[in-house]
Amino acid sequence: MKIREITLRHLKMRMKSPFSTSFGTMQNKDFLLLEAKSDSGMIGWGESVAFDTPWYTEETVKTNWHMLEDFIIPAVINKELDHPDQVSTILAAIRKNNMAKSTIEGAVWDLYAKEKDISLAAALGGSKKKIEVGISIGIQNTIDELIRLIDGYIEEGYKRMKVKIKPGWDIDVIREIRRHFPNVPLMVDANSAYSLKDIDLFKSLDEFDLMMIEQPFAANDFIDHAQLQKQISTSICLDESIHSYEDARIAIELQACEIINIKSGRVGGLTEAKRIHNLCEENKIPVWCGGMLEAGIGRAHNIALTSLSNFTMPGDTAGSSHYWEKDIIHPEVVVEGGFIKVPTGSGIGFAPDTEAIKRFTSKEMIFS
Ligand SMILES: O=C(O)CCC(=O)C1=CC=C[C@@H](O)[C@@H]1C(=O)O
Ligand SMILES: [Mg+2]
Repeated sequence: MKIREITLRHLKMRMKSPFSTSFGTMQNKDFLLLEAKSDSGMIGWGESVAFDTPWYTEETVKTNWHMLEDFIIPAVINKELDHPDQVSTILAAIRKNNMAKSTIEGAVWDLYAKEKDISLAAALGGSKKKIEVGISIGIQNTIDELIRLIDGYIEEGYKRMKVKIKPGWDIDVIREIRRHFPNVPLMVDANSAYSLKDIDLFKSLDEFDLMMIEQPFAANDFIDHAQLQKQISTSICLDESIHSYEDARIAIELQACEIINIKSGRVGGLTEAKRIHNLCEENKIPVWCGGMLEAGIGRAHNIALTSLSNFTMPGDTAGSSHYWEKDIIHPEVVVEGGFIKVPTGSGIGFAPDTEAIKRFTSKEMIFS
């Protein structure tokens, strides 16, 4: 298979509600979509998860466009590809820029599955028919608002609540949530807002029976995460720290975490995501699929990835209508009783809504 033509688009969408973390608030969602056409005329889709500001990792929409236009697309287009695993080998000469690499790799995986007329989940080796989903809730103005939201999400059937924390919005919030919902599966995500100086706070979180604490410290603080994990009973989950199989191996060896959040964009694509999944499975580290407030194409890739066996904890892939008035795929992603059905159609199993894509596109470039 060869990719003959690529269309790169910059889309601008707006989320229904703002999403706040320890880094700040976002509601406008700018992102890139990549459409790859093979020599047989099949089309595969990829979505970049880079945001327009570099607060989650150093990548942005603009750096992704630059990397794709100037280095990544020229390296992959018109190359003979037998398997999507070859993309990461071809791109190994380009350092980092994982989200940009993942954008094209995701499209090649979709194309590969479509050429074989199997689902992307099957192409990846996934066997689950449905996946369990949780919800990620940003920092709110008041605890009452947060309690009301959680109440609604429990009603909708979401399988676990993930609450963002930051200094000043942590222990009191968790205590109040537990007072209202003593048994709800609950976890927190700090997005690196703390350091080992805050160890007492994390010790006191042990009493709230949290499923895990996600990314308490800075991305490169493997040693401090290991120190913390030794001193608390709640599992640490790493997100921003894991950019590769190597990072996962180091984290496991140092016992810096007991759970890993896998995002294919953060690790450079589905091939690397699968390698990390397998490594974690061998080491009895459960994984779950994180979210990057994706539109439909990225969401579809997440669903396929989550169909692999060691994704044993609910992920962040909520339904389309949680984020968007109108998503860019049909059918939209629907959550029923806390589950999403893994599509069985070929490739990602969702069709792009070309009208919607056109409406949200602000820039487009064709490569051949
Ligand atoms: O609903 C989703 O897509 C998950 C949202 C979410 O928790 C996150 C999105 C983007 C960056 C982070 O703040 C974050 C995370 O850290 O997991
Ligand atoms: Mg996170």
